[in-house]
Amino acid sequence: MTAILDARNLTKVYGDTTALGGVTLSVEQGALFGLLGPNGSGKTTMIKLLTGQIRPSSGTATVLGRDVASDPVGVRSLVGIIPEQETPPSFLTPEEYLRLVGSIRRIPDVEEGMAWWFDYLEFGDKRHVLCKDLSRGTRQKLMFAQAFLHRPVLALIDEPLINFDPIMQERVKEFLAGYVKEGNTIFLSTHILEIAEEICSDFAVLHRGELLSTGKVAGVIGEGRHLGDYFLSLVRTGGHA
Ligand SMILES: Nc1ncnc2c1ncn2[C@@H]1O[C@H](COP(=O)(O)OP(=O)(O)OP(=O)(O)O)[C@@H](O)[C@H]1O
Repeated sequence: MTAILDARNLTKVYGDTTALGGVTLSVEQGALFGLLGPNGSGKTTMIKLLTGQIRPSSGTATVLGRDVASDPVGVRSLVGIIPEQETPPSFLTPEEYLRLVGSIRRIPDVEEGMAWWFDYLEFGDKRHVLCKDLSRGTRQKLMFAQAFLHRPVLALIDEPLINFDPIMQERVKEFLAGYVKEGNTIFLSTHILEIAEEICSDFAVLHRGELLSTGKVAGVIGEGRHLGDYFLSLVRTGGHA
């Protein structure tokens, strides 16, 4: 299998806080990779480093064969990103925002893609409403649409399901599962371990900036355990589940 994402000793230090302390991991093409960890364990920092939003203190990250620190723009032009707690521009409508994304990313069939997302996530009735007047869930739907409009081979998503109701969670899970079946790769961070167990093929557990464990979700289930129980015992024992 081909590694589509590769982090080597990735480290980020803020003053006297080590947000990420030398993480090495690799993600294969076609994986639905779940990055798990308690609050403040370094998940968002990891996603920011992998998408060139911040520079590492040391270590390297290669995404789709490109070194992220030396070519962040190249990496961002290829991948789809949904940052944590991000909202679309308040002064644009969903339609205007998606057209803007379409023109920046030079997407030929943007109208078609846009119509698909309005229909799939059921927010076409809000297409002309300014984003500042949208509910949190609808803004998250729009962030989903912008991330996948160019059909990226790799998408990095920070907490994808937190603002969605159960119906939309099902729909998004179905989309993500189908998307990786087509050979694409998803890297997501989440606190919702039941959903990670349901949809992820691979996982990594971060704790206080350190990688405690990485492996196949099927391996944990095959031992008769739930990912949530495994996660809790790992974090409580500092890595000895
Ligand atoms: N810009 C920053 N300046 C200083 N410290 C930071 C900064 N960004 C993150 N940190 C610190 O780095 C650590 C990891 O934060 P990060 O946001 O990556 O965690 P997380 O796992 O995503 O947490 P959560 O699940 O709560 O969103 C925390 O201690 C956080 O306070």
